[in-house]
Amino acid sequence: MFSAALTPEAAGLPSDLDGVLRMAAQSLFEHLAEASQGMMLLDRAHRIVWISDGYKRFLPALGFAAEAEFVGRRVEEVVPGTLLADVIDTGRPILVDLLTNRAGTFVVSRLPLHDDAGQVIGALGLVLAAHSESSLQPLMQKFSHLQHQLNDARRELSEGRRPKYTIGSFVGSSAAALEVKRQARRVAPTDSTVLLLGETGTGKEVLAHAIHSASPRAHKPLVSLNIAAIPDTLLEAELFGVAAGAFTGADRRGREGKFAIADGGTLFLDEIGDMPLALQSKLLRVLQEQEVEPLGSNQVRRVDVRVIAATSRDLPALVARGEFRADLYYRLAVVPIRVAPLRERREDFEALVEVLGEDIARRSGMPTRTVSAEALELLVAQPWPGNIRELRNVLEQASLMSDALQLEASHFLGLVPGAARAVAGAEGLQPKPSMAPPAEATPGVRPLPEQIAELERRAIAQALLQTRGNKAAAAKLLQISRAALYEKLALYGL
Ligand SMILES: Nc1ncnc2c1ncn2[C@@H]1O[C@H](COP(=O)(O)OP(=O)(O)OP(=O)(O)O)[C@@H](O)[C@H]1O
Repeated sequence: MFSAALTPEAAGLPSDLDGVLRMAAQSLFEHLAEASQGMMLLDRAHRIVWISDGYKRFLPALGFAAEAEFVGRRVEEVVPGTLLADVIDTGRPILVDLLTNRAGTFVVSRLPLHDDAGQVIGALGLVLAAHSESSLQPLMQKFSHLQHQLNDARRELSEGRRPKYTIGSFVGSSAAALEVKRQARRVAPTDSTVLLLGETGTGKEVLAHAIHSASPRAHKPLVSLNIAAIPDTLLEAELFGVAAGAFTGADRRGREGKFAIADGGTLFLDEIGDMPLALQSKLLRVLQEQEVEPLGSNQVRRVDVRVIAATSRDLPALVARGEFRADLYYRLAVVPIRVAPLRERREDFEALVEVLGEDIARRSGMPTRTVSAEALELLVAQPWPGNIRELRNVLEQASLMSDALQLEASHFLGLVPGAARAVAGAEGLQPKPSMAPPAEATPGVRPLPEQIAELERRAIAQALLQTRGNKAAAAKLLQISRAALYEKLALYGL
């Protein structure tokens, strides 16, 4: 601390070390009291025993007219958000922190005070800078900007985890639709695992939301995970989480898994049939024990999660081929609900077209369109391998391409097969052989990318139809990866 050439006496300091330290401490204390915006001293019982002159100017904003009302009180009662009590209890300093309360935002420092035996006897709280200072403005602006972003992200996340649909949102009055709704209502109040079976786009996710929102867990999160859309190597971490320090890089600090996030609520596992065998046993254990063990951790965490699983694949066939564990299948299929494909629910068409049309108008800001009787007949006759999602997409494309308030069969030219025939039939014309596809789409040459996209869409729809909505098998038929198929399904709204 001192140079060898300069003795303490020569420097004008006391000759004993205790004296030197006491003098240094006193000088430092006075200096801090003066240089900082404010300072306070607390005793071991968290009581404020002294405040600097600078600190007194914060008293009105904290709701105190006089120093005597403030000094002597426990700090946690009079300074909202302070961590000084923690510093006394743990003995650990917090060298720099931001504190926001009704008096403003401050850069603060909190130091524990020890006696000679090392026992904590109190703490020193320093306000290093207040938000009004111009030197702090850039830092404060950044802080408040980040805080806004965090609040927005939190709001979006909690909105995303709220159920979007109720049982009433499942449109349909066909026998199949009514039966599905009856089963959903019956199972909703229980904690039973539900297995939703049905082709792509039939409304399995709508039902999962509806069951959750009619259950006692409705005020807790609904967390969704599409197993098929996540690479196998990441799935375990996604489901069960990662312990802090288990990996380097992005996961260094640990991450909660979907089971932990859904604690108290519902976890919707879409495309469960695509889960790798190795993970199936871990999932079965979690379902049986209601305990999860994050990757890289040897500690288990209890969770209370209701699972709703869905698949477009033939699970019993997968079990028979040894690709899906029989015990997991029986554990999931406690209550199986089969959602019928659109082609088996023709009676629901009119209501669906109406509801989807209104939803498209609301979301796009376009006027609501009606669909003529001929056009409806044309739509009803389609096979709809992509089911309601595909129907919605076709309605949306037809609305985008025309200003007409009533959509006619001609508005679906190029969007569904047979539209040209329907138009010709309505006009009393017999379609010429040359009007067969692809000429039935739109006369004249259309841009190549448009034609390629249409061809691709048709090929995928055909593959889905052939595999009865089984996406893994469709990807195999088309000789593309499952992930590529998912991208294209989203692109074409299939
Ligand atoms: N009965 C219904 N009433 C109204 N809209 C529906 C209904 N069923 C499905 N939809 C709509 O169809 C689209 C597809 O539904 P959803 O995502 O629930 O299907 P899915 O069976 O889960 O499909 P996938 O197996 O591909 O995940 C959504 O836009 C949804 O709003």
